[in-house]
Amino acid sequence: MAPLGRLHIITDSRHGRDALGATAAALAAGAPVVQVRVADETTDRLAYEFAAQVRRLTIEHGATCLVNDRLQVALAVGADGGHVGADDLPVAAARRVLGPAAVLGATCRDAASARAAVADGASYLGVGPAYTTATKAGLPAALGPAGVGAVAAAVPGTPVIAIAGVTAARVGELRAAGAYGVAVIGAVSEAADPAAATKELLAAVTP
Ligand SMILES: Cc1ncc(COP(=O)(O)OP(=O)(O)O)c(N)n1
Ligand SMILES: Cc1nc(C(=O)O)sc1CCOP(=O)(O)O
Ligand SMILES: [Mg+2]
Repeated sequence: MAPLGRLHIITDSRHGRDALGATAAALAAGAPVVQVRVADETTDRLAYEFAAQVRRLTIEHGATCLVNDRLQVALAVGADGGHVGADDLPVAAARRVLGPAAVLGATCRDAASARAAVADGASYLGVGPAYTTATKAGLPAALGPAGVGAVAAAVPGTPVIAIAGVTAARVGELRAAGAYGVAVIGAVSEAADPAAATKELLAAVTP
């Protein structure tokens, strides 16, 4: 399997956002990974149609396509894998659904859950909230770079993708703490120029 990309662009599911436009701009700027994430209330039909469009774009650009939560949509559009968290299928079940070759991410907020997720078949971990964010409600207190690093140290060899409130200026301290890469929504979706924002993030996350 090719190494996981270090910059994950997550589609912005908030009302009024041009999720496909921002994703297309990010891919054109070199984003290596896109995670399709739609609102909980979105129907499977609409999620499938959106994911299929993103999948086509990722193929055009040679990027990895992951689907958040809805593994049936991941399979249906031929995505490279999926991402699950506490409200989704357990990691071991997700691995059985996606198969041994798929990329499978799991959200972890502490060392114990990180070790368990890796033992159950996760190929990378999404670790956060690294910082506070206005993009998603109901999150626990921010871990900070040190907290992200503590989780990464518990799972040597498994890529840790830091998430929440990540900006290009914050990538350096996250990488120094042990994060392999970062995932962003607002840093690209809310940027005046999503392509330029992607290039800045890419430069920051590239070793
Ligand atoms: C890279 C990455 N990390 C964490 C998450 C959050 O997933 P989850 O906890 O399942 O929450 P929702 O995204 O489903 O609201 C993620 N999507 N990606
Ligand atoms: C989808 C998601 N999951 C998080 C977690 O900590 O589990 S934070 C988050 C949203 C991240 O958006 P932004 O880059 O705009 O802060
Ligand atoms: Mg989820």
